[in-house]
Amino acid sequence: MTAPASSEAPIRVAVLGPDGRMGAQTVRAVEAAADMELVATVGSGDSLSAVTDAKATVVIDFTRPDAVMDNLRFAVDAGLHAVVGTTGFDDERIATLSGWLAGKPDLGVLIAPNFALGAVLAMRFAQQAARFYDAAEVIELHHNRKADAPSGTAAHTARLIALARADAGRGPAADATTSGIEGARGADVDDVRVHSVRLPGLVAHEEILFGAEGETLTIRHDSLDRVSFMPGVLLGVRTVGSRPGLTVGLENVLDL
Ligand SMILES: NC(=O)C1=CN([C@@H]2O[C@H](COP(=O)(O)OP(=O)(O)OC[C@H]3O[C@@H](n4cnc5c(N)ncnc54)[C@H](O)[C@@H]3O)[C@@H](O)[C@H]2O)C=CC1
Ligand SMILES: O=C(O)C1=N[C@H](C(=O)O)C[C@H](O)C1
Repeated sequence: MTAPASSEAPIRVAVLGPDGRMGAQTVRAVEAAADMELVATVGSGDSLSAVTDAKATVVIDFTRPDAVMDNLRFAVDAGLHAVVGTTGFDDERIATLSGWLAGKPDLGVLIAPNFALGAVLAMRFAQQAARFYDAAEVIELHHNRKADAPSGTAAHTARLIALARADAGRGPAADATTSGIEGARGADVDDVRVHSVRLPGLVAHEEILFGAEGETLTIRHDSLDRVSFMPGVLLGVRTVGSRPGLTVGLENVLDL
């Protein structure tokens, strides 16, 4: 995921959410990338016109689930490619975005629930394992300043597991629970249980647990520092312009 040696002009990048945990890390990564130029940043309350004024060609969004759709509407209308790490994308949002992009055949948008290589591999391994096991559950563990639960990564993982189970003709996993405290079995994402832990000290972690008669399999990924997301973000910026339409998941860019 290193920059290609090139005499081409640098990619003109704008970062939305530069004062946040991910935005600040992304600003540093873009500034350090020889093939990119950071031409604008837009924080909360700032006008998005700074992006077009600065002639950015790619925007990176690390804002909030309640802000990202307005940002994308602006980017698509302005003809800007977008690399999106912000969470909150359900089927309805994906359909809305696809509709916006339908009239813009040259425009690329990449939405990645997780930009860390190991997280993407963990999801792919989980997808491979899913058809062999009777049951699967996901535990995601994050810092306690995270706004949303479950994590976008965990929701994406659960959906991939559900699709793999359906392809293998497996229905919902058997579960004898009939009583107890509401929420104790976690959230139901496409019939896969997802459990969210929030603790100071954590960054971003996920365990995917599989069970069958007499054995379990656990796949775990840990992001210990937000630098882990940066190679994936920069890869997204480098490739989004040559991938027209909507791409969901870095696994498609990595060709896993
Ligand atoms: N895809 C991935 O690999 C990763 C995704 N994330 C996701 O990225 C998002 C941001 O995470 P953090 O940086 O931890 O959150 P944060 O709360 O630290 O930062 C969000 C920033 O966005 C700003 N903001 C809010 N509305 C805005 C708007 N309309 N325009 C511009 N800026 C706006 C806020 O002021 C804040 O500075 C979350 O959805 C999180 O789940 C986080 C880590 C990795
Ligand atoms: O908010 C975070 O921190 C993270 N958000 C993303 C998610 O919700 O999956 C990616 C990673 O887990 C870190």
